[in-house]
Amino acid sequence: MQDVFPSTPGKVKMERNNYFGRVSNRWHSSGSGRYFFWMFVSVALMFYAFFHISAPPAVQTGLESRHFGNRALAWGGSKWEKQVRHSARTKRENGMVVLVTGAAGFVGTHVSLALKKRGDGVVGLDNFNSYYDPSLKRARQELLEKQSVFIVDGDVNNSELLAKLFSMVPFTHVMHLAAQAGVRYAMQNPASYVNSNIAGLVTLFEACKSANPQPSIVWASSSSVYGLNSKVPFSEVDRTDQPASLYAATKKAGEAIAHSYNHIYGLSITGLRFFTVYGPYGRPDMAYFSFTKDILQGKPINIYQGPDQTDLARDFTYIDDIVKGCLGALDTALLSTGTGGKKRGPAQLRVYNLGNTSPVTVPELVSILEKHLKVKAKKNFVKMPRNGDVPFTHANVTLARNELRYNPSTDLYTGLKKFVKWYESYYGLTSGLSGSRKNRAIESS
Ligand SMILES: O=C(O)[C@H]1O[C@H](OP(=O)(O)OP(=O)(O)OC[C@H]2O[C@@H](n3ccc(=O)[nH]c3=O)[C@H](O)[C@@H]2O)[C@H](O)[C@@H](O)[C@H]1O
Repeated sequence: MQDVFPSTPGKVKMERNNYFGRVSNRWHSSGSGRYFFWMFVSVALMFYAFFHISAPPAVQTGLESRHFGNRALAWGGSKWEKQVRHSARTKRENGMVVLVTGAAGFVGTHVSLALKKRGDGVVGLDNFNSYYDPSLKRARQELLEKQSVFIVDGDVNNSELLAKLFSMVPFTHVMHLAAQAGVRYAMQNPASYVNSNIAGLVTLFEACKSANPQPSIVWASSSSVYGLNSKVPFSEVDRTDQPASLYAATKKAGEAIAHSYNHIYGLSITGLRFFTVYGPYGRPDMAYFSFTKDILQGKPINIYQGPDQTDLARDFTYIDDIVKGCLGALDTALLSTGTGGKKRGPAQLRVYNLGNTSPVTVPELVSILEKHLKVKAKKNFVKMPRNGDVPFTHANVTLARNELRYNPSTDLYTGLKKFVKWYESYYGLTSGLSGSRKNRAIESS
């Protein structure tokens, strides 16, 4: 392993950002012990992923149908190739050609739409898993299809598929958003986090490192990496070696893995630490979404509280702001430097917080929802379960402001208003205690 993943403890990397001409110290050497710890965690998790729970290899059963895991996924064949190539076409001079993984996911859909709108070529990739209602993912896919964005039905762990895509399309960028999300679900299904967030990330980096040209990569890390850090607001140089959940640990390990691929292969990699992203077409497993459903159906909601009945708080960040941050990261990403799997020179390695900078407590979130829904919630205040939650998050976004021109501008009241409007039109509900269901089934999660 030493040969494959040489560690660079305590390395201080100075990165130059050519877009705004700034130099910033992005990886501080605040403790080589911590660095060694994270390199160790990531290597251990990678071993675990590859030798214990890696998904079954793709089996070719014919051009149009291949199996991955226990799901039949359709890819290959001349019609499919035509769709991929058509979707990858740019409509502006020097447009990017972006592979968006997790394109049928919440953030993936919005980023894909924004890229397509400005004339970039976009090819999506998604395995449409059933972590939450897949019909919502299919609805997002419909949205994308209307804008001529094609989503390949496939898994990021499928190296054969990735190699095929890179052989067909010279992707300039990869926006890697495919992941197992959710902080608390990690206790129920830990293997899915290692499979998607560790093995999937490595499979993707392997494909990118071998691609010619190598793309620049922007990927989703998470605010959860700050874990039990109590220094606020969280800034990129703060401690991230106290994860409170396996989800957080896999994201932090992903950052260490990114460092190693950057170091060895010259991949240009930018990690974005998203802070509790919400908005239209959002994730039904998140509190603002499930609270909305339950409030409308007259069901009680559980509001978690910390020690001494303190309120929990989150730096809730609206999707449109996040999309701008993602595009800013893609636009300022420098080229990868490797070819044929060999590094030719130092490459860019960055990490940014993308938050809103103004935390709101969970009871306040609920009271905003009550106003927009015009329904009183039935609230149970319960002790925060010991399942990976952290008491609060609060982003310092100075770095992203300076280097990505990231400027979050949507407060929670305004953002939730837009979410509720979408929710009511999507599910065909009218406000009211029971909420009448008109158009779509609401999953019973
Ligand atoms: O920024 C991140 O990195 C993560 O953000 C999101 O995680 P969280 O910030 O935990 O969001 P979310 O579940 O909506 O809970 C919000 C609040 O409601 C509280 N909460 C939750 C459920 C409940 O029943 N009651 C309750 O009080 C709960 O205790 C919390 O205080 C993403 O899901 C995750 O994938 C990751 O991206």
